Amino acid sequence: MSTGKAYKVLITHPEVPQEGIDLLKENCELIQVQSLPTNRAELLQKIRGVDGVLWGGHEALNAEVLDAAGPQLKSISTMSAGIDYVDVPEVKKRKIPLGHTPTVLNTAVADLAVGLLIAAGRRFHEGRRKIETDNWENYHLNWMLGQDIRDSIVGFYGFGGIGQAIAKRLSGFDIDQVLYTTRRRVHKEIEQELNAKKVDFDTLLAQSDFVVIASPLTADTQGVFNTTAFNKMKETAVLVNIGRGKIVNQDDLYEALKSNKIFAAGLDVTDPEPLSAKDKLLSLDNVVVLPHIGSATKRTRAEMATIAAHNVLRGLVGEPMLSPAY
Ligand SMILES: O=C(O)C(=O)CO
Repeated sequence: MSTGKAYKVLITHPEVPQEGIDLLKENCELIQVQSLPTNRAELLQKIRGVDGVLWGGHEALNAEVLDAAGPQLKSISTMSAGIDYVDVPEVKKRKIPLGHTPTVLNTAVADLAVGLLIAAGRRFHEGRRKIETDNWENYHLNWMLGQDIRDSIVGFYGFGGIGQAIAKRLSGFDIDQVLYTTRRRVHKEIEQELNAKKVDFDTLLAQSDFVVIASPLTADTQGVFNTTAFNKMKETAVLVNIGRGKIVNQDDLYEALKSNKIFAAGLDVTDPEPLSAKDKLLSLDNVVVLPHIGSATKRTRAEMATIAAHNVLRGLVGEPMLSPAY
């Protein structure tokens, strides 16, 4: 039976915020994947013959999916900033517009990054463990001493919107200097506003008191934070990762933290995700690990769904997406 609606759109996740769904349903017949975690067979079956897709999770979006959809597919948007789970060359090859949702999550992720930086630098996790194990020994004057943010050098590996939003927040903490390593220099005005200087990777590692990974995962960034890198960092340095887990060699990080080669780490992303409850990283006092909740606020997720829906709608009618991924 025809619904009279011009397009068929698949929503690949049962929990996509209503704001996105309401936008789509005005002009589109909607089909939604109901399984959670996603049942690949359901996804592959429901995607057949659709015109557009709002890709709600981090499930692999690859040739298998595109083949299952069929040649009429003309618009896809993820509901994420990072698109490392998308086979972009495959999508490009088929000339299907692909959108994603950067920018809108910058502030939520930046807030969390500042939280991690403080939590790791000031030993929140270890402190909690001290209480739980009846080791609250604050009669020592040098007990649980952490790292000051005041007058520190904060180095960013990746300095796009999220990195810049973190630096902006940290300017209220009286930091001394921002360093950043990226392929391209950011605008001079941004450098001036954030007191930021582009440096090479080795300088970033050697000079930073806090190193924040805020870059996407690519073939170039995968595994760059390894033993060689950790050996170049200060022993007082704190590493924060809100990018992707695979940018860090996690075995090497474990060794660096265990042997106090670096002071601490705060991670919102790990390799793999979810991290096993038995993972050796969790046995350490000097690492704060969160379950990838950078964009997890009600408002941010609603805005991500809204932008993803607009991307899909624009792709369907051949207009440029609000935030194209390529
Ligand atoms: O949207 C993304 O890519 C995120 O990882 C948000 O934390």
